[in-house]
Amino acid sequence: MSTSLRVQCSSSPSPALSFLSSASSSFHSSSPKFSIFSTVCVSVKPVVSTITCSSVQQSQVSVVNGRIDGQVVERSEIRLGLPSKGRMADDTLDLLKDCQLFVKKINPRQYVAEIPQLSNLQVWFQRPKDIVRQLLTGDLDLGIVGFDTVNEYGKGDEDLIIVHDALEYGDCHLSLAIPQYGDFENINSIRELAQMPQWTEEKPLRVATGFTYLGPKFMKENGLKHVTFSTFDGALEAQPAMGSADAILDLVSSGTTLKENNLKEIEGGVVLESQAVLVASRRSLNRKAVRVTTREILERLEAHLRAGGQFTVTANMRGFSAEEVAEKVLRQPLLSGLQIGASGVLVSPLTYIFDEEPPRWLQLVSKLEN
Ligand SMILES: Nc1ncnc2c1ncn2[C@@H]1O[C@H](COP(=O)(O)OP(=O)(O)OP(=O)(O)O)[C@@H](O)[C@H]1O
Ligand SMILES: O=P(O)(O)OC[C@H]1O[C@H](OP(=O)(O)OP(=O)(O)O)[C@H](O)[C@@H]1O
Ligand SMILES: [Mg+2]
Repeated sequence: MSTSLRVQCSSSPSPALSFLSSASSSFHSSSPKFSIFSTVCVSVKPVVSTITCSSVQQSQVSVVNGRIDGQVVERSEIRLGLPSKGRMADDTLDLLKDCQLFVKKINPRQYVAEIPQLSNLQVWFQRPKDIVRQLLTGDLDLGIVGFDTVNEYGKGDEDLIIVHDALEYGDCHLSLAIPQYGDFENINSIRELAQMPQWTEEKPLRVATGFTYLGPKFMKENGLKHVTFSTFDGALEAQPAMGSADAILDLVSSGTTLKENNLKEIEGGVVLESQAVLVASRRSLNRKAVRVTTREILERLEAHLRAGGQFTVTANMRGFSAEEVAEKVLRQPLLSGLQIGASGVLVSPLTYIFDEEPPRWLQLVSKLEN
């Protein structure tokens, strides 16, 4: 007789696995009347903190499918924007592939592609900032970009709605950084920076940044009155040493670039935390076809990402009845059955954990109703 039990616990797999292997090697005596299988899923990954996008009012705008010379053009296909290049491009395709969504380019030099698993969907490869801009113009319905890009180029527009806020790559934060040396040597917080007597109307704090919307907004919110901004497309960390800026406001991931350029972050200087997100146009979600496709993509993303770091452990367990084995398993609240003896231990990573309803879909529906 065999039965299958599935227990989910949040302990690390190493003690669980060592218990299982020692238990299985000690099996040799009395043959069981019943052979029972117990399956234990062990989580090894901490819950990833999520970024909440402020809930926004649903606009009562009817379907807008794109514009040519200010005229609304109806289109039936659903358009998903993906990063055409840069550090997000490959990771985005890899994630979709892991969700069994294979992006097929018809021609490598073309910017349009399809995902055969999603009918009526067009993929358009665009620069991340253009993806956000085109969600706002109605030329795209969905996009995958960094949360920083949504905020910088979305400028708080209520038409943008975050569908999945934690795709688990592209992790970084947008932060203010100042030199470790000179006038800044003893400055360690944004409050201390704001209180420095050096900054006046005639001689403001000069900040180099590519974030020309979020930068000034952040400085104003933090009481820094005398500030000017200069724009650079990259290598911002060089500007203080070159003498063209006093501080920089840029993305930080490992912190290596700051350190190598003798710069430091300060308390209260983080503008936002970012990672890749799936974002939609609220107006596009008024179309049923867009909602159906969004739900399908979201379901696959959630099922795949939830399975990350989860393992299925299958083992043969001795017992005289299914009830006896079940009772032994359930009597161990922490290790859920791993201390009660098992053999033939199989461990395999989980690919998907499907919920009846993807939790983020329910959140999206409720946001759309508000
Ligand atoms: N150092 C980093 N580590 C992890 N993710 C990062 C890092 N820098 C940027 N990102 C994320 O990757 C996104 C894209 O960055 P990337 O530099 O590739 O493109 P871009 O800045 O939009 O394009 P370009 O630099 O060509 O103008 C950023 O918006 C951010 O979300
Ligand atoms: O904290 P770290 O891991 O060192 O990463 C931070 C650096 O990464 C990004 O630059 P990118 O590599 O895109 O080069 P760029 O500035 O020339 O665009 C960002 O603009 C920082 O310079
Ligand atoms: Mg860059």
